[in-house]
Amino acid sequence: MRYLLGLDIGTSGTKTALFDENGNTIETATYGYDLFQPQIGWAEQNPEDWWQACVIGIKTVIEKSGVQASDIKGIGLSGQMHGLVLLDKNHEVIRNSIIWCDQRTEKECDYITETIGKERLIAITGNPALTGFTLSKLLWVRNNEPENYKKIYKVLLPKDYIRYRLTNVFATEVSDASGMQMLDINSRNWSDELLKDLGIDKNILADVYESVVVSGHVTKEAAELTKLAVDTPVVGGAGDQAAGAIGNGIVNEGVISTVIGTSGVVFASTDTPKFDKDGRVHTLCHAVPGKWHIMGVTQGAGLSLNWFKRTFCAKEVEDCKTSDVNIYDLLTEKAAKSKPGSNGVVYLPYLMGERTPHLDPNVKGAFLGVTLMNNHDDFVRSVLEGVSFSLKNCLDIIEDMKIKIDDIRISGGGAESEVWRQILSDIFQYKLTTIKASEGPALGVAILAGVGAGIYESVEDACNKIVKGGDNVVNPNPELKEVYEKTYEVYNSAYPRIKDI
Ligand SMILES: Nc1ncnc2c1ncn2[C@@H]1O[C@H](COP(=O)(O)OP(=O)(O)O)[C@@H](O)[C@H]1O
Ligand SMILES: O=C(CO)[C@@H](O)[C@H](O)COP(=O)(O)O
Repeated sequence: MRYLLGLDIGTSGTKTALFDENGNTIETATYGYDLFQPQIGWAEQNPEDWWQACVIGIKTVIEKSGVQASDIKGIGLSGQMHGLVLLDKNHEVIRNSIIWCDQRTEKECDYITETIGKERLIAITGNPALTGFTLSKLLWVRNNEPENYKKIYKVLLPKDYIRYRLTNVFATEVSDASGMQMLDINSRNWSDELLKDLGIDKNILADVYESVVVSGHVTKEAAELTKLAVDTPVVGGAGDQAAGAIGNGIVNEGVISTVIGTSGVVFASTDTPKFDKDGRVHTLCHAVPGKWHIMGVTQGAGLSLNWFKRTFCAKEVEDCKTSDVNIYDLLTEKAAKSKPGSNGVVYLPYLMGERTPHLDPNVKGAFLGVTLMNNHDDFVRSVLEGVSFSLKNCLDIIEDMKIKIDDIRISGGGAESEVWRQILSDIFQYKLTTIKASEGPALGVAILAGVGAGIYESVEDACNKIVKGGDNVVNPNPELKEVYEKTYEVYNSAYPRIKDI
């Protein structure tokens, strides 16, 4: 039997998963790390923490599974997108990584828009200037930390830093690179004209590959640390959203996905690049060669529930420590005790600003409609509903763009909850299905590794063989359509009123 390894360097932790060539999960391991917030709206992580989580994760799955390292025929890397990792000429990390949800770069975004022009920027990169994307973060370092900027030898994305540690190669691939906002998404290569106009030296960027192409091989030093076999091939891989989409079989038009991770996403594969004229959803290269995708992004999806837990649930967290109950299960069961519409409480999930549909890095979160009647259960439920309304904003734009929707697949940590899945289905008024393997992004990049290693003919062929749908189906309750439509109206009317205060 041949095996494939997938790594997903997420925001809350790194998941390492070993699969056999039929897509069965053999072993998984997850190791977490910290997120640093030096100022309001800033978010950073230490790349060394990611690497340590990868080393121990790989070692653990190899040891626990008993699989011979030489039977692992390929490795795929996936990870949180858009993060800025800077290396100096000695290949040392210059500063902590400024990650996807950091919002400090509004000025740099204005500069990018003025210099390139909004329409031209969307035509080249698929997106308007976004605080979340890597380009504005790089320009922030140029403006605010010139001594660090001068030291830059290479700019990498989070998973591509791990590739460097595994293979000694500086490489990236089209799906994640297009989230840096320096790639021409039409030619699937760095945009010379954009780099020239912004005064960025192309040499600091890594070589770009298609996501299925082998970009390097495991070095002796990395093999000793991880117990991998020397020379195991590492393919391009993908940004976590494109990777998760492949793990969920989102490789053709018609089947779309929604993810409740730290961020939230509604994702559709397209055969040609398709744009929203205002750039409210991202247009990026898919990890499937010759395809693109669009996605709407909610900044604070699982992040909201995680924050609520840390901030308002000390007693519940304490109770869970002395029982086997998972804190998120406990909280979502509390939500089930409230009513659809959360007895009037409406939550706006703008803890880190918002991307879709507002593209506003400064807007703040809120609880609205609170009365003496409300209890803790209403607040938890309003968090699940508010995040779901934000995902509906993403879905609405995708529907407006006339993207075909035959099936919606749901994944991510939040999708573990039956209560949250049902709320989302009732708010979307769409049937939602979950896929058998819950290792979405890790499975997605293991599939890419299998294509690179010649085990599968193509990504589509592998998905047909491996990704099994319809494991768990949630049907919308039509009786709740009205109450949720009314609450959604309140939710949508709130942003224009609160954005300036
Ligand atoms: N059982 C659960 N029920 C509801 N929400 C959950 C559950 N488990 C995890 N979550 C949510 O999912 C988030 C983590 O999402 P996940 O997809 O695992 O991570 P990441 O986005 O970092 O890759 C948590 O912050 C939490 O809000
Ligand atoms: O910014 C985006 C996508 O544009 C996020 O999806 C990040 O890629 C982080 O993902 P998670 O840690 O939530 O999986």
